[in-house]
Amino acid sequence: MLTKQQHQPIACHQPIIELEEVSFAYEQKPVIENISFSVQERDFVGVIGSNGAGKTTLLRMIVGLLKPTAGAIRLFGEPIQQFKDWNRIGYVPQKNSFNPLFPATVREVVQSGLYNRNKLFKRVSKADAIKCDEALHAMKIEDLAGKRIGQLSGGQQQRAFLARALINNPALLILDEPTVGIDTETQEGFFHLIKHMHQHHNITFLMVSHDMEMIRSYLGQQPKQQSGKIKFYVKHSHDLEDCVETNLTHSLRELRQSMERGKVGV
Ligand SMILES: Nc1ncnc2c1ncn2[C@@H]1O[C@H](COP(=O)(O)OP(=O)(O)OP(=O)(O)O)[C@@H](O)[C@H]1O
Repeated sequence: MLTKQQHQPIACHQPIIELEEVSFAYEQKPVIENISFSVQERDFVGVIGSNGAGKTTLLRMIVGLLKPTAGAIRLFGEPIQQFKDWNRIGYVPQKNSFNPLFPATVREVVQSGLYNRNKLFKRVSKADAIKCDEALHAMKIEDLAGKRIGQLSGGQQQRAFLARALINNPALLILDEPTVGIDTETQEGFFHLIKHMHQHHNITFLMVSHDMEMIRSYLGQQPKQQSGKIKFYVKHSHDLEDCVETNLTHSLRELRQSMERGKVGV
C-alpha cells in the first residue's frame, strides 16, 4: 500500500557517481586515461565509444570489479573503497547469454540479485521470495520462472537480467549494451521500458550502447562530454519532473500496470 511518505519529494541532484582523474591499465596497457565526470541523481547517461575504447572497463570500475590505477571514484558521495551499499546499484553486464544447459532457473537468477555477488543458489526467505515474485511480475516473466535461464530467448533473458537488477529497488542502474543480440522490435520495447523507468521511477541510469539512434533521440544530438574515445550523452535530472520516492512494490506494480496499459513494453 502506498503511504503519503513514499510520495514526498526527495532531494534531487545529489551526485550518485563521481570520477576524478581516473585511469586504468591492464598490466602495462593504458585503457582509460584521466577521466573525470559526475552523474547526478536521476540523470540518464549514455556512454558511446568504438570497440575497445574502454566502456566496459569503465563500468566495471564503477561497480567495484576493477580498481583504478589512478584517481578517485565516489558512489553516493562515499569513496568507493568504503562504499558498502551495493544493493543500491543494479548492474546488467554485457553478453549475459547463458549456455542452454546452465542449471539455474529464471527464479534463481532473479533471486540471486538479492545476495552477494556470485551466490546463485541460497536458501530464500519468504520476504525475498515475494520480492522475486514482484520483479518477475513487473517484467512479465512470471510464467518463465521455473524454466532454465539458458532456454530463454535473448529478449526473455534480458528481461530476467533486468528483473535481477531491479529486485533490490536500486537507485542506480548500470547497463552494458543491454540489447545486443535482440531483434529490433524487442529493442524498441526495451528502450521504452527503461525510458519509462527513468522518467517515472526515480532511477538513475548509466548505459553503454551502440545504438546511436536511441541515444540521440532520447539524450540529444551532441555529447555533453568526451574523454578519449568515449563520449557521454546526458539527460539531466532537471529536465524531468519533480522526484517522487517510491518503494519496490509500488514501483514494480506501477511498471507492470503501465506495461499492461501498453504504455511500455518489452
Ligand atoms: N581482462 C583484460 N585483460 C587485458 N586486456 C583487456 C581485458 N579486458 C579488456 N581488455 C582490453 O582493454 C580494452 C578496452 O576493453 P573494453 O572491454 O573496456 O572496451 P569496450 O569499449 O567495452 O569495447 P566493446 O565496445 O568492444 O565492448 C580493449 O583493448 C581490450 O582488449
